[in-house]
Amino acid sequence: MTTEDARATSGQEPRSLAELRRAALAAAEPSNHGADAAIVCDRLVRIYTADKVEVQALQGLDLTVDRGDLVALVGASGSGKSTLLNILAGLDVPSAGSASVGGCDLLTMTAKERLRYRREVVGFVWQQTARNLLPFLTAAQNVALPMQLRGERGGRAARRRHAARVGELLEALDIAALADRRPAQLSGGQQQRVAIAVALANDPAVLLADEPTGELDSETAAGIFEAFRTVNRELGSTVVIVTHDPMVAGEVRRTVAIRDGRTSSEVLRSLVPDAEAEDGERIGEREYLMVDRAGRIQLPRHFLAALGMEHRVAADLAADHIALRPDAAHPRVSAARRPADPS
Ligand SMILES: Nc1ncnc2c1ncn2[C@@H]1O[C@H](COP(=O)(O)OP(=O)(O)OP(=O)(O)O)[C@@H](O)[C@H]1O
Repeated sequence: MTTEDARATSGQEPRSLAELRRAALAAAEPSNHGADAAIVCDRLVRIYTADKVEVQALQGLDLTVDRGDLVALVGASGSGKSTLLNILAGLDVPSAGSASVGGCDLLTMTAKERLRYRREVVGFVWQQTARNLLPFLTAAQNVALPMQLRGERGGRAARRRHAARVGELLEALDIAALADRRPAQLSGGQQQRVAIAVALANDPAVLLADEPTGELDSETAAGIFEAFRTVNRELGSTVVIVTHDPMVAGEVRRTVAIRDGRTSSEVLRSLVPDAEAEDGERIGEREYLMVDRAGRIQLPRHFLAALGMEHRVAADLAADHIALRPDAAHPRVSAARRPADPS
């Protein structure tokens, strides 16, 4: 559906929340899942040293994002989300492991390649609306700037191409009427829409967003999230959003959770048949635990707590699953019931 169609339908009966959620999920379905990936991180490590103390912010993180995917990255404060995003943005370099985005190896890039990478291969939208835009340029000029910085030759033909791309992006993000306004004359939500257009100006392999709705009220945030879905659906952009916003995380096809510097689990959502649902379908979700190269998984803490599993579990291989049980042969003995010391 084009933005024109979207506008044409906006005068009709508003669609139910369930319908919108279904449409968003169906639209987020990657076209060629598992084929050539936009992002591949393999055993990524980032160690910071502060006051002679080492902090392992990323501890062997694995992540693959397919082209055309729309992924939310979630995790507790300090889990390593910003560290990962800074590496993917080309602003920081991992200590070990491998990472490639759009075919660029993030560990071996020269300073010059890194600059080109940041201008052309990735686009970012930051939480602070002011960080995304130059205050003295209009919305259209802000969107044109990354194309001009690319230094492409071509005179009038290039200018025409740039103007067409600016028009296409402002139209897709529903802000064509605001093209001549400066950031101070725009609301926070409008500024973030312009920021998305700026980030997409050079048609990057990946659009990265760090808490893009963090400074917005929930209604405006919903509109910005819809804008990410629109560019994912209509322009085919691959989008990775770090967020605390449960609404964002709840509506994408794939939510990846980061825990202690590793990807720990993923929630995949898809349409499943449901005879009781209005349209015979509902959104089904399933949580998966990630298995790293060494065969490690991070079991959810509440699962372990529920069965009193600590330190050691009994693992048995069955025909189609692995059973993990509390260590019944060596139950933990509480201090009160421990036999008295014979000595
Ligand atoms: N420059 C730095 N120097 C030292 N330690 C750092 C640095 N940056 C991050 N860390 C540490 O690395 C770990 C991961 O931090 P990171 O900012 O990536 O987490 P986060 O998941 O983005 O958290 P939040 O949601 O609060 O932004 C934390 O323990 C943090 O204190």
